Amino acid sequence: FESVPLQIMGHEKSQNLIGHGDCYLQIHLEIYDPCSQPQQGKLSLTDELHWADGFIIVYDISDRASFAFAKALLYRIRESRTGSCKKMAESSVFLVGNKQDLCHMREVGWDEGQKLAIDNKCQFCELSAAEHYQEVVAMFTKVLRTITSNFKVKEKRRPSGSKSMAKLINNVFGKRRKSV
Ligand SMILES: Nc1nc2c(ncn2[C@@H]2O[C@H](COP(=O)(O)OP(=O)(O)OP(=O)(O)O)[C@@H](O)[C@H]2O)c(=O)[nH]1
Repeated sequence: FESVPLQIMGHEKSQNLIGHGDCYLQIHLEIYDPCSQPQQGKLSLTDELHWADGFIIVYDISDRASFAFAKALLYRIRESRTGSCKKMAESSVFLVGNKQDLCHMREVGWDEGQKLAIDNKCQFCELSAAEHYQEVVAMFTKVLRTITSNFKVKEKRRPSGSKSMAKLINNVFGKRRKSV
C-alpha cells in the first residue's frame, strides 16, 4: 500500500482504504470540525486554511441562515486562495446541501446551491445524511479521490522532487557501487 497523510475539516482521525480493483491507497484521515469548537471564531478558519487539504462546507436546505453562513465560509476560503496562502490554491472545496429529505420545507433551491458552487469553483451536491448515509459515503469518497488526484498531479509537476532526486542519487551511486 502507498500511504498518504490527509487532513480535512473535522475532529476524528482514522485510516481508510480508497481505490478500485487491485489498486488501493491507504489514507491517514484527519477530520476537523471548526464549527463545533466553542473557543474559536466560527468564521476565522485561520489555522485550517494553512493545513487543510480539503473543505466540506455543509448547509441545511431547509434553513436559509445556514446557507448564508456557508456562503460566508466560501468567501473566506476564496479570499485566502487569492491572497498569500499558497496552500489554499491547491485545496479542494465541496459545498453540500444536507437534509434533502426535508425538501417540502426547502428554503434554499438546488440551483442556488449549484450557482454558489460554480461561482466559487467548488463541487456541489445535495444529500440526506439522515435517510441515505450511502450518499455521505459517496461524497467523502469523491472528496478523497479529488484530493489524492491533486497530490498525484503535484507529484508529476515536480521534476526536481524527492522521487526524481532519489533516482538521480541512485544513478550516480548505483553505477559506482557496480564498478567497486
Ligand atoms: N431531517 C434531517 N435531519 C438531519 C439530517 N442530518 C442531520 N439532521 C439533524 O440535524 C440536527 C443537527 O445535526 P448535527 O449533526 O448536530 O449537525 P451540526 O452541523 O454538527 O450541528 P451543530 O451542532 O449546530 O454544529 C440533528 O438533530 C440531526 O438529527 C438530515 O439529513 N435530515
